[in-house]
Amino acid sequence: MKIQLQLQKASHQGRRSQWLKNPINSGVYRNWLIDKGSLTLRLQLRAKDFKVKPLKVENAKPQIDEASLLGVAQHQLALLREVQLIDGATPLVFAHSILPHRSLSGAWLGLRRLGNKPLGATLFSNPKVKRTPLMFKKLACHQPLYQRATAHLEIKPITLWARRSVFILGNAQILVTEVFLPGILAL
Ligand SMILES: C=C(O[C@@H]1C=C(C(=O)O)C=C[C@H]1O)C(=O)O
Repeated sequence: MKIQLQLQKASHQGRRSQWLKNPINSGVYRNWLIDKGSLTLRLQLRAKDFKVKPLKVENAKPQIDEASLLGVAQHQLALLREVQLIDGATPLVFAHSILPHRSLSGAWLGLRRLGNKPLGATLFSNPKVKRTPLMFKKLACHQPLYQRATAHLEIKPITLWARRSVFILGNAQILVTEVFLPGILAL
């Protein structure tokens, strides 16, 4: 019976966390959402005072759908890294990354202690790193990712666009989710 309930919950979670292959009707956010290059680099070229502002770096349990994307057990702790990419005092992007401990070795050992260095610098500097196709989601205010992304915003938009993909290096995988904030539209 317990397994049946877990399967139903996972399926329900799966339905609730519908991520799309295309950011339909994403309007002014579209070009930011679909660009496959390093978001950090793109922002560094446009922002006058680009910084990475760590908000939370701690061991935490991934969401059910995140754990299944990474092929880790849901109850297993992973390193959660949440940052804002900012221009001066303007938040541009909220990034939520799940780094399974087993992935933090070899070339990715340093990801444990990135601090305010951008994750993308490591990911995009290694030609052996692969990236799964981007998936997109329009977040509404009741969704956990919306609430995490807007927790530090004075003015909260009605909806937000997010994207996510898995970066792969050999057997290591990390899930990177980016929520695009209104401040990015000024760039
Ligand atoms: C994946 C990238 O790294 C960016 C920087 C992140 C960080 O420092 O935690 C997280 C996600 C990205 O917005 C990128 O630059 O494309």
